[in-house]
Amino acid sequence: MTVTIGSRVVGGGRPAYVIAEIGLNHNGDVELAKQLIDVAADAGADAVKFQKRTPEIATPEHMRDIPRETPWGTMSYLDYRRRVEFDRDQYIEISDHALLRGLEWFASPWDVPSVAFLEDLGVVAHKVASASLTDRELLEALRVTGKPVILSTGMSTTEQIDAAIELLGTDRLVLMHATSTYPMEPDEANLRMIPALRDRYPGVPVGYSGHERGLQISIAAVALGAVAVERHITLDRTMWGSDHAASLEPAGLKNLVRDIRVIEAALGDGVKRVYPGELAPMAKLRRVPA
Ligand SMILES: C=C(OP(=O)(O)O)C(=O)O
Repeated sequence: MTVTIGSRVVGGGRPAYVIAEIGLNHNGDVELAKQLIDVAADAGADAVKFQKRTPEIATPEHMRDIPRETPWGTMSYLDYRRRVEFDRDQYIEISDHALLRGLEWFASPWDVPSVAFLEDLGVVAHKVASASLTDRELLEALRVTGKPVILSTGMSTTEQIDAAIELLGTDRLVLMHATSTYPMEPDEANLRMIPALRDRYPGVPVGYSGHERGLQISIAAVALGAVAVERHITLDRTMWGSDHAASLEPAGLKNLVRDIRVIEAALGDGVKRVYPGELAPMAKLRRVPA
């Protein structure tokens, strides 16, 4: 089965859909967000992704008053969350820039009002963060949009994934295997979950959302059939903010897209053939012709 996201078709043997997750790595700065969009476009990614929250709703109660050191001084976790959100005009500027650079854009809404906010901006799809997989109210709001939904499965049990899919339906659904550790260690990747999810939910395209250091694990995910790959991006892994360290810098993203395309070309179709380039070596090396 395929899912159409904007002008791209995901699944069904198509090239892996590469999502450059800007998330909160813009640190609340539109110019930085635009630079990250440029990084994604220059690398050949298909889409950029953001995270949209209504901080007063999406921030867990027990986290709100915890003090946080930020580049803007010490503030509560809730105020920090407010500080890094973009408003509608800022998103319009970001959307214009993404479209100008030939990229799709969308976001993970972390609460119901954020769904309406993103719908109003005409996003091509919605992403469900692993943390939101059990948020039935959010999933219901996403279902009624009729938009493609990309559902991440980190920090979730099989039963929880079953329940989320039951609610969302499988039309226009892309599942993402994920492990929600930052950075993720290789022995937590469990990439064999990619074929396992494909077997459990027949017809649903399965991709991979990665939080590891480096490229190998994401590339292996494509070799195992991931139809989409999402990775966080940053200008500099040492920047302030929680996701920068587990993100790819510009050269890393470029190499990732390059290597994914090489792997896709190399996977072939599983039909045995003798390539024209093998004829000369065969003539030279094979002692017993058929
Ligand atoms: C945290 C997110 O996703 P994931 O669970 O795939 O990392 C997100 O999309 O906001």
